[in-house]
Amino acid sequence: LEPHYPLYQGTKLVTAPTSDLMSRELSQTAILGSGPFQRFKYPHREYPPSPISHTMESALLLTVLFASFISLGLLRRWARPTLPLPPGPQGNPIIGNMLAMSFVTPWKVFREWSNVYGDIMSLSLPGQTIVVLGSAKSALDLLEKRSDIYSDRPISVIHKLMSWEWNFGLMPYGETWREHRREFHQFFHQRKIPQYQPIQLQQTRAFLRRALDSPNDVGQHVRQIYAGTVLKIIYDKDIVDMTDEYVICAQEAMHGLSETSILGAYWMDYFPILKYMPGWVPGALGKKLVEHYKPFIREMRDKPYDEFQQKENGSVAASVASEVIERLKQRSGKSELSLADDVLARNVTGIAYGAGADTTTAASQAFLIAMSLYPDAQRKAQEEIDRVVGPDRLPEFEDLENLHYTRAIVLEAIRWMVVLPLGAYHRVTQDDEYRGFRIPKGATVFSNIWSILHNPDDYPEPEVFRPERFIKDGKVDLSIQDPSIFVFGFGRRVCPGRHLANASLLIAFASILRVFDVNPIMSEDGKTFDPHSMVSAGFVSSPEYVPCSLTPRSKDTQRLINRTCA
Ligand code: HEM
Repeated sequence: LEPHYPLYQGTKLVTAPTSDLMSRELSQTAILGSGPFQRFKYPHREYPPSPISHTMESALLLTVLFASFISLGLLRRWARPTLPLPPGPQGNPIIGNMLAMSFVTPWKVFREWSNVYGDIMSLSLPGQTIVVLGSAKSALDLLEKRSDIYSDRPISVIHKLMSWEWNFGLMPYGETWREHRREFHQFFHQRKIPQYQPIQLQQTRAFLRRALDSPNDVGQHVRQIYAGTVLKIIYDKDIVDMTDEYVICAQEAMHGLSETSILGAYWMDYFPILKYMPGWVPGALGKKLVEHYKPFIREMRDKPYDEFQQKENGSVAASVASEVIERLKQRSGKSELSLADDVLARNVTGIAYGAGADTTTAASQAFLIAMSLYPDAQRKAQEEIDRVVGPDRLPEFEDLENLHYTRAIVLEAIRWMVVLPLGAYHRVTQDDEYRGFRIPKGATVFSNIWSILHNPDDYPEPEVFRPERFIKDGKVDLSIQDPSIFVFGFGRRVCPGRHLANASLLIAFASILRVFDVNPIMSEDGKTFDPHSMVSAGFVSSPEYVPCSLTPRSKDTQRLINRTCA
């Protein structure tokens, strides 16, 4: 062996070959040396000393195994034909489906496309793949069950320019978002909510008073319930009416967010070069909006927080702002907030109005319209409330669990006129595969919540407001698909304000129906308005007009308001 295998020069073979088989084994041993293969195969043998240490040998073996494993994986992947994207309407090779996007009620257009292409469909916009989930199953399978990879948000150029980066609802998935969400959750988890009941009751009753004194413009009066509730909870701030300086600023900022969140509406999001063009250049319209809305967006976060801090030097009632500041000071062990903690406190408090007021208002406006158009449902709820609450008082939180029909009305209201019909956009952070389709890393994925909640298989005659669909044997029955699983979004991004929203809606609806009749305001030609043709497009969809009036149900209920509502 010596001349051919110099590695083993000088090695003495101590066992003489006694058979052909033995000699073959020995020569293999000599060729392969005393490597782990041989030692595993013939552990009883004696082997020549190895020129490399055993540790190195094992490391080498592991590396070889690992490399083969990886290359096999890669080979399999290359060998496999690339999975197709989910089907969808044919787009232009450069701008994709941009021109086909609808800005009025896109959820209806997506529903029509889903009827053709299926409940998982893809669209393309320049540089972006969009995946639309049109069924409850696909939405829950991806956004809920795989939320570890579906919880990012797409980055919008226009939102960045508007300085929305402080809004954690738009932040990319990651540690900064997690820190904000954790802090926010401290104040809005289910067990914390009862603490806000006195504020919710007070704001609801103030509404009853306003509606009695000036019955016009119920839509705005309703908005004040939720604006007032959020501002009181967060900053211990009272507002007199909707002309409050902060409210106007925050409304404007939120209007800007809603308007600029329409998919495919602003070319700047797809051709960022346009941000360097003047606003009058076609396609750079977004820039004009940025210039208009930007000042309101910072102010929305900072104004009430700064005012609160000045107030804090005096005495303030407990509020989220005071608790957040205290928590962060304790966490750092310092008497002053660090710059980073100050930003965190501002961001966490600043988002609540934006996320909470418009959404709950829209749901309540839907309720008023529904009550005016479906008097039977209204009467049934009033009978139940009269029975449970009695003639001498207004509803309290303790009554709510016995108000089954009224609870069904809340469910039906959020289903019937969906507040965020397309939810919020999620972004997938790694390549994924679903039902044989490829969902590429970075794709924007969202569900058509409106379509899910207007699926006639789950909700027969979906355009009809019918709370009975959630009632069985006189109790709320959620065996029929619970709409709140969808309207509050999905997975790790699910709405953290949902418990507050539910409680606010329920006490408000019960209180309104206890004392008022809700009547439709007819159009000039004596007809009722079509509720579905008068919703605004945008991120939040709300009735543009609330054609309803409130009249006290009786002299007694009028006296009840006078007696109980400040
Ligand atoms: C009827 C009322 C409401 C509806 C329909 C609603 C719906 C939603 C939806 C669909 C999302 C997006 C979830 C997703 O990404 O899948 C969301 C996010 C959010 N909501 Fe609500 N919401 C309501 C009320 C509130 C209230 C009262 C608050 C605060 C007090 C609030 C705070 C938030 C925040 C902070 C986020 C962002 C969460 C994140 O990105 O991690 N919402 N909401």
